[in-house]
Amino acid sequence: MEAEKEMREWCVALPKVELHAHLNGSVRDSTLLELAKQLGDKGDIVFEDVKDVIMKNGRSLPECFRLFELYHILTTDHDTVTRITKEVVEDFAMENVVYLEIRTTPKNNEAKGMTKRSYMNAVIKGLKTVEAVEVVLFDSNSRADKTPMSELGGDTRKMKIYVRLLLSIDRRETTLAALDTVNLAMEMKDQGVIGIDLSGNPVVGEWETYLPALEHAKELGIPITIHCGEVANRNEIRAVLDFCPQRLGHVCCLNDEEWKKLKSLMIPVEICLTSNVMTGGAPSLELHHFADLYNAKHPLSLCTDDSGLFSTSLSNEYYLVASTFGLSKAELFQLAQDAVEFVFAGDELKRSLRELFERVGKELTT
Ligand SMILES: CNc1ncnc2c1ncn2[C@@H]1O[C@H](COP(=O)(O)O)[C@@H](O)[C@H]1O
Ligand SMILES: [Zn+2]
Repeated sequence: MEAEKEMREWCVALPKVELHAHLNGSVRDSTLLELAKQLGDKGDIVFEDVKDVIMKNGRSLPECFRLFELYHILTTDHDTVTRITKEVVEDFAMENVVYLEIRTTPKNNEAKGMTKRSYMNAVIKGLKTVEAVEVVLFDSNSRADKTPMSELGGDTRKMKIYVRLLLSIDRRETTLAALDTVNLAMEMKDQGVIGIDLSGNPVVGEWETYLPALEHAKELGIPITIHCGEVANRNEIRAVLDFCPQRLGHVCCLNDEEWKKLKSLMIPVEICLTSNVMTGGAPSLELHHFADLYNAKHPLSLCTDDSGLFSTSLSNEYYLVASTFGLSKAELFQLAQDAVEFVFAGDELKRSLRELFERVGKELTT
């Protein structure tokens, strides 16, 4: 019991890099409940109906996507988008995430006077209103990059988190809407947007619909990450591997041949243990494909996916790796440090992160 507590605390103190976190999947339960209550009071929803859903039980893949529909009803107005962004960044910073790539789907919502651009402006406003920690969003802030990182577990006012944004294409979108998202990412590249993600319900949509947008992003030199193999869609898995994006999420349902191809391509994988076990992408923690990739020294990084939806945290994901696969503190530290090499941010920021890990390494592993 004591050992578990000590290990959990160590995982919180470990500086961490989060590369796969969906904004709306990372919202605090307390905020969702508060928003549901407000909408309930206005008569827009029946609070009692959604309360149990938010407090969660089932989290199968179809249930997750029904829940996202509810989340989007709760969160989609500009002020709420700003609020949840602020809170999500604070939550990651408080558990010593030092570099965070948040991904989110820019949304058009005529009823709220929202365009994809105004949605993203609301997200960026949220990043700027974080007070609890220092958020470093723009490369032009490089002077701030030289300031020392907080001491671990020390004065939270001095904590600092580097945040970058990825724009998600939702699989429900048309080719034109997907292209809009890529063009928006290009327009906003000086405002912290550094990549494109393809996500959404894996049983919806066709690869060919998004391909023109993904190719456009590739031509523009925008890094891409793709949700791959959440379900066993053989043609799509093959097409995604052929496309060879900079990173892949999940890679759950790959057959032997695809597995071999993934390993030969050495595409870094965003591993989401809790998410995969809950949605059935992996049979159990013990049988999760993390072990195979880790033993093969395949590039990978631990991620949360949807920390709110799955009631997890990045520290918890590291703890699960220790408790399930027996990794030592030195091995966990190495895992966290290696993730620096897979960030979409540029070389200067990578150098700052490498320095940071070197600074705290000895203290944490001896
Ligand atoms: C569980 N595994 C998953 N697989 C695929 N897509 C997922 C996902 N979890 C989240 N999303 C994607 O992220 C959106 C919510 O955040 P944003 O509104 O973009 O901030 C979901 O609607 C879905 O498109
Ligand atoms: Zn995801």
